[in-house]
Amino acid sequence: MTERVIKPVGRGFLFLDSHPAGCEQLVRDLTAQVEARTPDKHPVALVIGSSSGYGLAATIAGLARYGIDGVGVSFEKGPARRTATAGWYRTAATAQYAEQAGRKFHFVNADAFADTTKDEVLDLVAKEFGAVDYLIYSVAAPRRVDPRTGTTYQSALKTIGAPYTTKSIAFEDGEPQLTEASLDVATDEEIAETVQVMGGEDWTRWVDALAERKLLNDGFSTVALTYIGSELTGPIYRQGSIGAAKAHLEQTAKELSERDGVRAFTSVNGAAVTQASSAIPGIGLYVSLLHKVLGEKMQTPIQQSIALWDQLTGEQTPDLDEDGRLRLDRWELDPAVQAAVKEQWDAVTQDNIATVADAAWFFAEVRRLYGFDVDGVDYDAETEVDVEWPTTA
Ligand SMILES: NC(=O)c1ccc[n+]([C@@H]2O[C@H](COP(=O)([O-])OP(=O)(O)OC[C@H]3O[C@@H](n4cnc5c(N)ncnc54)[C@H](O)[C@@H]3O)[C@@H](O)[C@H]2O)c1
Repeated sequence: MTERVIKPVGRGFLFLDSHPAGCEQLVRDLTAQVEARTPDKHPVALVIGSSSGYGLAATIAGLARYGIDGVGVSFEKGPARRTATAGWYRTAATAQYAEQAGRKFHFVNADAFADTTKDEVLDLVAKEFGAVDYLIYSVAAPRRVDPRTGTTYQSALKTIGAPYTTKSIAFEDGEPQLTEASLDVATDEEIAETVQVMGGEDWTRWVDALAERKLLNDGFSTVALTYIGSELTGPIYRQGSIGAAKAHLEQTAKELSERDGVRAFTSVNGAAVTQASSAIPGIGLYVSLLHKVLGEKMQTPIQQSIALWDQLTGEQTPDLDEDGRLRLDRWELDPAVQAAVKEQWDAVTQDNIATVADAAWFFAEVRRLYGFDVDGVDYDAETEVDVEWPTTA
C-alpha cells in the first residue's frame, strides 16, 4: 500500500502519473449521468477498449442503463515506479460500480490483438454467460502485432497525396499557444500498416472467434467506432492515413453484415477529448473551437453512448445514413455549427486564442483524462496508488 500526493507532471498532453481518486470520481460522475431503464433481460456484452474514451462510456452506459453483464478488455499498466495508468484506475472504479449495481462484469487487461487474449476472454464468456448479444469494438492503438505472423504494424498520422500544414494548439505553463503542425505524405506502406492497426481485421477476428466457438446469441449485434469529422480536419483525418483505416473498418461492417446471425455497424461518433484524439495534430484546436460554438450542446461520449445503446436495443430507431452507418455525430456536422467553427478557425490568432477557442476547457479536459481537475477531489491529500486490477469471483 502506498499513499502519495499526486501532481500533474509531464509534457504536452502526456502526463507521467494519473490520479486514482480523480479517476474514481470521474467514473462516478459518468454513472450519475445515465438514467436507468428496466430491461426484460440483462444483455451480455463484450467491450474491447473499455477503460477509456468511447469504450469506457459505452461500458458505463450499458451497465447503468440496460444492466449489461459481460467482459471489458483494455490494455493498461499497473502501478510501479509511477502510478498506474488512468485507464487502470477507471477500470477499478467501473468494476466497483458494476458490483454495486449487482452486475457480473469482468475486466481483462491484455492485448486485444493477441489470439491468446481472445481465447482467454471467450473461455470466460463460455463459462460465465454461454454466449454474447453485443460486441463493441472501440480500440485506439498506435501499433498492432499480428499474432499469426509476428509482424508489428505501426499506425501513421500522415496525409495522402500532398503534405499539409494545420493550425494547432499547445500549452505553455497552462497558457494556450497557437502553433502549426506539418504532416508528411504517407507512403503506400504506411497507409497499409495504418489499416492493419486501425482497420477492421482484428474486429473480424473477434467475430470469427465468437462464431467458431458458437458464442453468438440470436440477434447478435456488433459495432465498431468510426469518425468522419469536419473539412477542417479532413486532410489530417478522414482523407489521411487514419481515414483509410476507417474506410476499411466501414467496409468490414458491410462484410460482417452479410453473415448469417450477425448485425454489424460502424457508429460514427463526434469529436471528443480522449487520449487518442489529443495526439492528432489540429484536433485539439478544432475541438476547442467546437466547444466554444456549441457549449453544453456538445454531445459528450456518455450522451452518445446512451443513444448508441438505445438504438442497439431497439428502444430508439437506429439513425442510419445511406452507407448504413449509425450517426451519433449529427450535432457536430450540422452545417451551421461547421460554418461557425470555420469562421473561428480562420479568425484565431495567438492574441485571441484564449477567447476565440475554449482553450481553458480543453486544457482541463486533457488533465481530466488523467484524473486531474476533477471537482470534489482534494489534490493536496494523499491517495492510494496501489489499486489492484479488479477480479470477479
Ligand atoms: N476521440 C474521438 O474524437 C473519436 C471520435 C469518433 C470515433 N472515435 C473512435 O473511438 C474509438 C476509441 O477511441 P478513443 O478516442 O475513445 O480512444 P482512447 O484512447 O480513449 O481509448 C482507447 C482504448 O483502447 C484500449 N486499447 C489500446 N490498445 C489496446 C490493445 N492492444 N488491446 C486492448 N485494448 C487496447 C485502451 O486501453 C483504451 O481502453 C476509436 O475507434 C476512435 O477512432 C474517437
